[in-house]
Amino acid sequence: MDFDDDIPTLIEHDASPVEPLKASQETRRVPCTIISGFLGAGKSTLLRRILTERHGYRIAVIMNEFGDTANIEAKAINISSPEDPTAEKSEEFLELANGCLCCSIKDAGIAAIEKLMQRKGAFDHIILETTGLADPGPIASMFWLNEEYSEGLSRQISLDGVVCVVDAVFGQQQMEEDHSVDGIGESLRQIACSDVILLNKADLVSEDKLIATEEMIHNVNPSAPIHRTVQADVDLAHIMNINAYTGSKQLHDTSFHHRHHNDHSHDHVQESTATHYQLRGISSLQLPIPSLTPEQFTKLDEWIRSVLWGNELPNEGSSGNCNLRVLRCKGLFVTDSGEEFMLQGVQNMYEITRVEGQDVLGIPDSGKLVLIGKGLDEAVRLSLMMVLKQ
Ligand SMILES: Nc1nc2c(ncn2[C@@H]2O[C@H](COP(=O)(O)OP(=O)(O)OP(=O)(O)O)[C@@H](O)[C@H]2O)c(=O)[nH]1
Repeated sequence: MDFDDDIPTLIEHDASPVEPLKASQETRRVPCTIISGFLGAGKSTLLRRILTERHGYRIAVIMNEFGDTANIEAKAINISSPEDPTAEKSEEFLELANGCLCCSIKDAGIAAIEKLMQRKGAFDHIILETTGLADPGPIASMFWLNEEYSEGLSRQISLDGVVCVVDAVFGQQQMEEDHSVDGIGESLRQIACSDVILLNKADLVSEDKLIATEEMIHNVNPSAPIHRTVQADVDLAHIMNINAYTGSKQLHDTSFHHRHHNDHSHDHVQESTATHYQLRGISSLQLPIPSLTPEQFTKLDEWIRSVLWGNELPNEGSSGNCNLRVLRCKGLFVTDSGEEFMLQGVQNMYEITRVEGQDVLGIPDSGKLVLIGKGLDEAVRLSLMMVLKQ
């Protein structure tokens, strides 16, 4: 696509002082979506779509790293001011005709985002692009920190979800040939940490190729829905307000044993026992969790803590699996007393919360756990089974 086509209409940002927030706005957290993606997969195309289409949302798009692509990115969405075509300023706000706010932040620091937060009454959603970040995990966990630990940022925004744009032409190859950083390749980290995947450039490949790429993505991250797109044309409802970290809906919706597509359903029913798949050091482990007694629940919590915090299995002794490392985990647990709990974890942080109120969508008979990371071998499954049997 030629970036000079279809340049969005810009309105210079009014630098007048920020209005004091109204009481109702003070309590509302602004959901934040992190966009990651493979090189050239279509992230800018997606952002331009968001910044130019009349979708009715007021979205603040934060470009958190310009790097070498500064000029291209700036041209693509036209955020450089004429006086500053090299985007040397550390930050710049421009309001677009559709009500969105585009914010270029050269330094992706929290301070700059917090400054943007001062305007939170003015928009509904934040989209943070992470071009150049190999791994969206650390930034995702930064947004997701427990409220008790957070001062400014986390109190004002909540992490809604992580979206990864995958190139349908090269995605499979990129995953297979992924060069390894700390034992896990970049593209696979991105897949592992995602809550939604856009398989973009679907117009350029055959159905078989799409299915093969979807299969590979699904095997690495069985809990993220995959949406095929052309020119990143996706219904924003699939990537915004998904409550991937706070709601149980996505966990309920996700059958870990089925491929999960939007318009292209090719469900491959797999066995309902644990499944394991490995690609260049990264794997996912899916485990059914029976209805739990209070003792089992405590033991499960201890087990998760040991795995996520200590990178070790509690019952493995000194000859353990020193490669164990979980990048992302999710789970739904049910108790014998009829309660439902949700597990969310990013890197070594995790949270188990009771599902209540509107989130209760019918308590299932049994729960499920999915771990995505490194060293998730058979010993991990056996260890958990042993803990739950006791
Ligand atoms: N045929 C086709 N081309 C696409 C599609 N989506 C994006 N492109 C083109 O692919 C090229 C790369 O798209 P970008 O949106 O710049 O990708 P990006 O992920 O931002 O790229 P980097 O920031 O360099 O990693 C551009 O020329 C787009 O016009 C699509 O669905 N189909």
